[in-house]
Amino acid sequence: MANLPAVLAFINPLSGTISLNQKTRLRDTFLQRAEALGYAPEAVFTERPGHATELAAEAVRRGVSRVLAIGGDGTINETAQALRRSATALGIVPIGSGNGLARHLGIPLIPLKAIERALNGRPVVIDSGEINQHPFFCTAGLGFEAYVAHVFAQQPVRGLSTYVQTAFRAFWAYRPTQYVIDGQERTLFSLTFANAGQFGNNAWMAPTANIADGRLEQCELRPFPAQLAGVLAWRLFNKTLNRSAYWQGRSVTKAIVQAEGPLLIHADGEPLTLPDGRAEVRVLPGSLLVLL
Ligand SMILES: Nc1ncnc2c1ncn2[C@@H]1O[C@H](COP(=O)(O)OP(=O)(O)OP(=O)(O)O)[C@@H](O)[C@H]1O
Repeated sequence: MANLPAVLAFINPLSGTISLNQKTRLRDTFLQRAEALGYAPEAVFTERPGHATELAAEAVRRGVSRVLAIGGDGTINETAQALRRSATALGIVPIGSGNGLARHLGIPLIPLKAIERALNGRPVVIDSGEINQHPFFCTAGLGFEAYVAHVFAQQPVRGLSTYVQTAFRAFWAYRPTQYVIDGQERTLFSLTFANAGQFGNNAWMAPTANIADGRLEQCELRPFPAQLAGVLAWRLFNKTLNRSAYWQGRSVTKAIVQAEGPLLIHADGEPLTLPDGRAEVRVLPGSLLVLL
């Protein structure tokens, strides 16, 4: 009998708010469905940060054609970064708190449907980005959103309601930052480099971002009066933030941002600090295959 093609799934046992039992059932469903479709499936629970990247790199070396990341945007980022510029395609099964990449791509948010999509879908080419050496597939950013990512990472409980409470408290504590962006000085509330159009939870910072145009959307949000926060939040979720006078977007392939002192950033929601305050952002056009 000919060798069956392998298909792999990596599951983050800590992602999102569903229980380990539910994740174990998802794993079993994946194994059954993949076998029924004629694959030789393997599923692994990730054991530590970075593990998904190691497992995905090994899958590329083995020539595996499909790898499923079952987790939040962090797990998807860790898996996808090893698949860049390879023939191995990423299946996304979103069980995180934001699921920005899955939402942008129209991948079902019901895990069983997402598993079907990943097993039956066709590979489609998308771009990715890098901020310094950190890859991102959804968004990377500075300013308020990076500040929130840093505070959120310290919370004992994850999930949407913790995120909303964190963002609300952070809004009153945060002060806009001065940047030099490609030689131009600007004071901004936030600065986003968007590959996908949203952060997650349908918060559309870059409503017109195209994930396969070989470019990133550089979105600048200028400081605004506190009484407009509600309107801007409404626009964010209504996909109309680009109509606000405080928002400005431009399509870029790279950018250099300099700020004073250590710079807080995020890449797909993961909080990071750049000690020298310098961020170099670039797009990697057509660098990832996603199963859609
Ligand atoms: N076994 C593990 N123990 C500790 N950390 C892990 C383990 N497996 C993966 N991780 C780390 O958990 C991080 C967060 O996971 P992930 O993004 O999937 O979930 P989440 O934070 O709940 O979702 P979201 O990003 O949507 O909020 C990953 O970036 C990864 O580094």
